[in-house]
Amino acid sequence: MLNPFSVDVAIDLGTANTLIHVRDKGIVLNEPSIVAIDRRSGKPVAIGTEALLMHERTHKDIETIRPLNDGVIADFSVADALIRGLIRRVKPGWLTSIGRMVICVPSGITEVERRAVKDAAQNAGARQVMLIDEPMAAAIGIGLTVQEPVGNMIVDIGGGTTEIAVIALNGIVVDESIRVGGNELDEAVMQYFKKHHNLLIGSRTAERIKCEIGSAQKLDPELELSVKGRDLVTGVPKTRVVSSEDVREALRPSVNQIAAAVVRALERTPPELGGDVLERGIMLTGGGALLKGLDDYLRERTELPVFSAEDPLTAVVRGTGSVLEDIDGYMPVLSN
Ligand SMILES: Nc1ncnc2c1ncn2[C@@H]1O[C@H](COP(=O)(O)OP(=O)(O)OP(=O)(O)O)[C@@H](O)[C@H]1O
Repeated sequence: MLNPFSVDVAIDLGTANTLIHVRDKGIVLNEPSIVAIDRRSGKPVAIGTEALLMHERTHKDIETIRPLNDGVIADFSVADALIRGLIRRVKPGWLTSIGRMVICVPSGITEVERRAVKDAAQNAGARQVMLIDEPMAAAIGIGLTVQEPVGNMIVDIGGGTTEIAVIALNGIVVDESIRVGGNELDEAVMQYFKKHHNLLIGSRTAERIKCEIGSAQKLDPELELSVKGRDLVTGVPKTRVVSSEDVREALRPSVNQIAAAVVRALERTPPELGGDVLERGIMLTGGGALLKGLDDYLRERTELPVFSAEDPLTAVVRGTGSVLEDIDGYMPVLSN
């Protein structure tokens, strides 16, 4: 019998964002994976959106930390605080405990990195923790039937990593993971401004530029954005107008790395499954799938059909949630 004082949850613990699905309720939380810590006490003072508002605006006593790096836990105690804090928000009452927790992890991580995720989930109170590979969760989230003997290629472009997988018969047949994702694109924009405009901008501004006018292909019409930063020569705040052509040039090396990884994965795909991918196309998920023109660019590079999933930012949690709602049916894609 179901325990009324226990809830089951599915978590997409991402480098950039953490999303939580509660059994029978759906997605109930979507917050940036960031914690603000009081340096004197070492205690968290804000978690998620509230902490992001403080990011790059803190004084010496407060530090904002993103505990995940490249999809894996880099700072265990802060990751612990993040998961506990977010879980507390989705629990209906103080007395409620967490029963099962399905949590997704990048497919290429080490046993130690998997252990860290499990430990953090257990510290947050989960009685049973099950792990699922992120590309598998993304495939389920966009409605692919992963149990069929048919190949599906998923390219999940997150904040820290891009994971490429060919999935068939409930398993990952080919797996290519690179530590290039949205954060690296932001960094490329920051570096570009420093080098070409003598302007120092923060990572949040760089991310806004990428999302608003960043692209992988020519835009019609091209776009412009006015950007505030600190002039490196005079040292005072300045505004500059930047064009989408400039931003595209800044993003090109990282976008090329993503395309090269997709080509490598295709080269490693067994011919029968490659035939399926040729017919069904490549599916893009994760926030990076929203980069303008990325689908067209990858289509040109691979000569295959490429589709951006609908609502790519929630694909992984939707899949992890579907698995939570039917654990017995999805047992083959889970691991302990
Ligand atoms: N419109 C957009 N254009 C380009 N990038 C975008 C857009 N919207 C969001 N992103 C980027 O998507 C990334 C976040 O994606 P997502 O939430 O899928 O990552 P994550 O799951 O947290 O990361 P990971 O899978 O690496 O752990 C961020 O880098 C964000 O800047």
